[in-house]
Amino acid sequence: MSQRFSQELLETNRETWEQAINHRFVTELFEGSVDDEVMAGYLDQDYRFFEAFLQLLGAAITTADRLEARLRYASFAGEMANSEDTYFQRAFEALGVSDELRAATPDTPSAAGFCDLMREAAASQNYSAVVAVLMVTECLYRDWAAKAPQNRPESFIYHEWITLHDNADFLDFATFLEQEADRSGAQDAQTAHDYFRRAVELELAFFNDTYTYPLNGIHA
Ligand SMILES: Cc1ncc(CO)c(N)n1
Repeated sequence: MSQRFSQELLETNRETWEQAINHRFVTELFEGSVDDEVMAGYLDQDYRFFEAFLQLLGAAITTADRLEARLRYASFAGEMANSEDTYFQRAFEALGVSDELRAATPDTPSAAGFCDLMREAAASQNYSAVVAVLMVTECLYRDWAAKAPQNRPESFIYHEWITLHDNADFLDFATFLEQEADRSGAQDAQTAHDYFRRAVELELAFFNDTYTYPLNGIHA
């Protein structure tokens, strides 16, 4: 029996994937012990990721080949525009991350690389490329969040970031992306493999950069 294409992508990148989902940042997130400047830096960079991610979702709405898929992407984009954006704003406020500080802070190499990759996938107007990147960003976050203990840190900064990635809607969306990868990726397997590998490597680099570039100067 042949393997599902989504699982082939995953197996090809298993080692990097496992390093990312078991990263020190994830362990500290579960404990609520991430240094404030590290957490602030992560969220600052992830808000840049978030903007490019929305552009990629827009490309998914455009390039999908059927209404049902467009509706899934549109609905998920709406969810992001509400609950996730609100989380970022509240977390910046709580950690003392001002607009000025964010404007004065450069992109980390991995954030810049990730935003470039998402914009490249969007600009390609190739659904296989778009789905490959989306499957990485959502399924890799699903996989670390699935390891979260029942007892969550008290601070909303930690527990809401976990909940945003382990709720029923998010799990459904991740499963849907695997099905889309099975359906569409095999049509352009080489492109899907290329984008998928680059995205997994960037996920690991993004966690690593979080410790290399803490956001100094917050007044939390
Ligand atoms: C870097 C990164 N990857 C994936 C997600 C989940 O969308 C995120 N918020 N940030």
